[in-house]
Amino acid sequence: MAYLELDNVSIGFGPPSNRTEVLTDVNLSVEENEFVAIIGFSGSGKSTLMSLLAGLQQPDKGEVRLHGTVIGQPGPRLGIMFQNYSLLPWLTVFGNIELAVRQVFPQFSNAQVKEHVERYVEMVSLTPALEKNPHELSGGMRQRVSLARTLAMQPEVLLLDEPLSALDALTRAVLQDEIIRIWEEDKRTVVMITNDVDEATLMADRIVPLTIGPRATLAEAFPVTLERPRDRANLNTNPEFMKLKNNVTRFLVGMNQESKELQADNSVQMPDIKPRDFTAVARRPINIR
Ligand SMILES: Nc1ncnc2c1ncn2[C@@H]1O[C@H](COP(=O)(O)OP(=O)(O)OP(=O)(O)O)[C@@H](O)[C@H]1O
Repeated sequence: MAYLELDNVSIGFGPPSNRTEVLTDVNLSVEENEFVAIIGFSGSGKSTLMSLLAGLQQPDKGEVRLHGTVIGQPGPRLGIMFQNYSLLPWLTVFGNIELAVRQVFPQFSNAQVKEHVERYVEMVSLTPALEKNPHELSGGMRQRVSLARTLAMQPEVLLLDEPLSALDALTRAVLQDEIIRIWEEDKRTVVMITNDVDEATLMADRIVPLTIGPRATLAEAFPVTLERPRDRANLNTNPEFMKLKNNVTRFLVGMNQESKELQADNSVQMPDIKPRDFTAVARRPINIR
């Protein structure tokens, strides 16, 4: 039995007259402690896929299971980090993380909560911003708060929806290493969405492309067999890394090209109609008896 599983899952939105089928027949089996990266184009349904895994949405068809049990609703075992940060604007950085920590660890004393929150804030290098509200933070800082909040909940499964997309290259590299370290030390299972092939290749055990929507589905996975720890400084001279990166990129480019060609084929052919001059008819005198 797979640990986390999407079994023939389909979902769409809208009424029958104006329906968008977003995901169709999606199958994915994630092993315990595995790190899976899902890579795809904008709008293909990646966030929808994450919401299904987190139990925030239910599929129209198929099942999403954790340990063989259908995920009927969100819960602390599945920690999702949203792309849009989703921080509470009236709470400080500390307050946002504290709220989540108190929900997941109600047995913690005030001192334990404080120590726990500060540990994760420190991890994402935001200690100086502890008492700031979200509107006082940059996009990248908000993304780090959101990441710290998800990590602080210590869920069994980390569902990360483009967790590092708003960060500069340096901070991004630091947090990539941090996520890998947490995943390795705490033996969590990670499903991460990214649109960065380098990032997926550096971090994941397996890269699974999501095809272009509507009716997107998961394509065949690319296993990443590079030894860990992966030395980012030397990756660009590692022939295995370069080959895999090129293969994934080529696949994505090919998929994009195919989708464009399909769209071109689907374009409606307009009839070759020449306008007639009806003004002459209109100018003719009308016979009124
Ligand atoms: N609740 C909803 N109601 C209607 N349509 C929706 C809903 N959620 C998603 N969609 C549609 O589903 C499609 C996929 O959206 P989704 O956000 O999952 O894509 P994505 O790959 O995460 O995009 P991006 O990378 O741009 O965030 C889009 O066409 C979107 O408009």
